Amino acid sequence: MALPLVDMPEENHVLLVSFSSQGHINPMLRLGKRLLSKGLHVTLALTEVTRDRMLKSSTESAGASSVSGIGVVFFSDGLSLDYDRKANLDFYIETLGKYGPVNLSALIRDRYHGGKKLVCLIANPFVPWVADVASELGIPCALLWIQPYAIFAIYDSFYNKRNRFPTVDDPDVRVHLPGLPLMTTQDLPSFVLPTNPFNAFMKLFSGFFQHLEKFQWVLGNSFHELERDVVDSLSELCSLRPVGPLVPMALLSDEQGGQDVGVEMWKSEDSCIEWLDRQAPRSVVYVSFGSIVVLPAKQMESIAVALKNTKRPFLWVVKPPEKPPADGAGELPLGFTDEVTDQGRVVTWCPQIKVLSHPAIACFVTHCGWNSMLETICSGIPMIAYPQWSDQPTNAKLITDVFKIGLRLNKDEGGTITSDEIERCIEEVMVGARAEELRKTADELKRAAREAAGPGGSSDRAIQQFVDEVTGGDGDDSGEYGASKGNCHEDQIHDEKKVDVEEEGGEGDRLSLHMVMDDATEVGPPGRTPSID
Ligand SMILES: O=c1ccn([C@@H]2O[C@H](COP(=O)(O)OP(=O)(O)O)[C@@H](O)[C@H]2O)c(=O)[nH]1
Ligand SMILES: O=C(O)c1ccc(O[C@@H]2O[C@H](CO)[C@@H](O)[C@H](O)[C@H]2O)cc1
Repeated sequence: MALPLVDMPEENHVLLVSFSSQGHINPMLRLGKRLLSKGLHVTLALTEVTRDRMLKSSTESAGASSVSGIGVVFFSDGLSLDYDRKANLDFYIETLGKYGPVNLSALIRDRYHGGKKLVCLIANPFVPWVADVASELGIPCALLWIQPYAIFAIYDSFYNKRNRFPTVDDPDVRVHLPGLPLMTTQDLPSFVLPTNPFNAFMKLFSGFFQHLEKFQWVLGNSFHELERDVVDSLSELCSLRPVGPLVPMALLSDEQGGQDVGVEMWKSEDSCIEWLDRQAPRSVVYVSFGSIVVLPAKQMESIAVALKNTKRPFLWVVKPPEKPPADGAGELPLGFTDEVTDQGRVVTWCPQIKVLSHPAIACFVTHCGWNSMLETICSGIPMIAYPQWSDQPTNAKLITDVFKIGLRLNKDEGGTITSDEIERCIEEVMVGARAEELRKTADELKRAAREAAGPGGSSDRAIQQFVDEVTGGDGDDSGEYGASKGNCHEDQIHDEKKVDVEEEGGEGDRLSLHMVMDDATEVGPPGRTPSID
């Protein structure tokens, strides 16, 4: 049975497809907004479990099939809504890779006349199979890379065996890639190390990097001035379009009233802003490890001791794990909050955008998730890197050696980050000549980020170039990042294969997406402890 066309197929319509986590959806939504402003019609396809999570946690009850002008549609990832995806990440990614393509393809055939009305699909890196759906339907496909291009360069080298990487037998191999500093094991993404426990990610990325030709463009949540050398070094490999930073508008301009789009999955404790209002300018240490990392009890203890010893005000986000582990991971030392009531605040989730733009914040002890890093760069705040998994170790290297806007916590001989080390770094980033230098560089980078995203800036031009290419518009074909390599769609044949799938959409496609208007309280899915370190 044909479904009603909720999104009327319009000329120049792009379909964005994102993995279900907040840190993945929000950059997509912001890209969508920028594409809308350039005259495209935009729809975002998410898995049904995303809708379910957002409905359950939403503070707003109004259902919506669009957010800020972006249509939203859903397809099934093949698992029941109550399946515990977090506890079975590998199985989840594999199942999504099996059923996602079939269900997405059916959705496109039903809603977009077999895909003929779509000018492009844009996929996120955790759903690279979208390129196969695009190919099957004869639609060009772009990727939105949501980590630094440095990670893209490392994965490309690793999966295509361009360099030697650490192995079980040779764990200390160092890696030198064009445009990047020399990297030791502690600087590489955890997925390329022999200790990586997440096999599904390995498979996902290896298939993807060995078939980059499936993507005609690689849009990136980064900006040219931030990663110039590595972007230039990759320009022969594929058509890069750095279009970031895809952060809330509130971080890109001092003017009030800019709108933002974002999904909310947790409620933040906004009272911490009133507490920040009472603190002196540049006095507060902000500590957060994002939506997914859960620190071992010993590391929680070190941070607690260090914060207490600095005697400086602090705001610490301690997000309770969804299923508390038996070993006390993620828990504060007993009695800690009572001991520090006059010194700091501990919250389960905060409005991070408001926090980072608050004048009281002095520095950020961060897990180095890329969204947090971009938000911090746009706020001009120096960082103390405490990376855990995935891209975070490399992001920490970028902070210290490339962007030069922060310090990294060093492990002692036993592999532990001690409270003394945390205290030392906090002092160094807050007082003295080094602190001055870091603040100055952070401020310069903040200005560069705003310029890149602003009208006529490098990212704005890259988006325009992409839009011109996708619509066959009259843009200059030899844009500054080179014309698209045209490697994905030109020789594809529109092939209408029959697929047998469960029906998608219909009346159920009503989503309570919270549109964040300049308040940017954006929260993510319930956390999980990845096996790290
Ligand atoms: O208390 C918090 C902690 C984090 N965040 C947001 O959660 C996202 C975290 O994404 P990131 O890529 O930094 O890390 P992940 O959680 O995906 O590991 C960022 O946009 C933060 O602004 C937030 O709103 N409140
Ligand atoms: O909810 C999940 O399944 C989930 C959430 C976050 C994940 O990875 C994070 O992604 C960020 C953007 O790519 C990255 O910068 C951060 O370091 C990661 O923790 C993965 C799964």
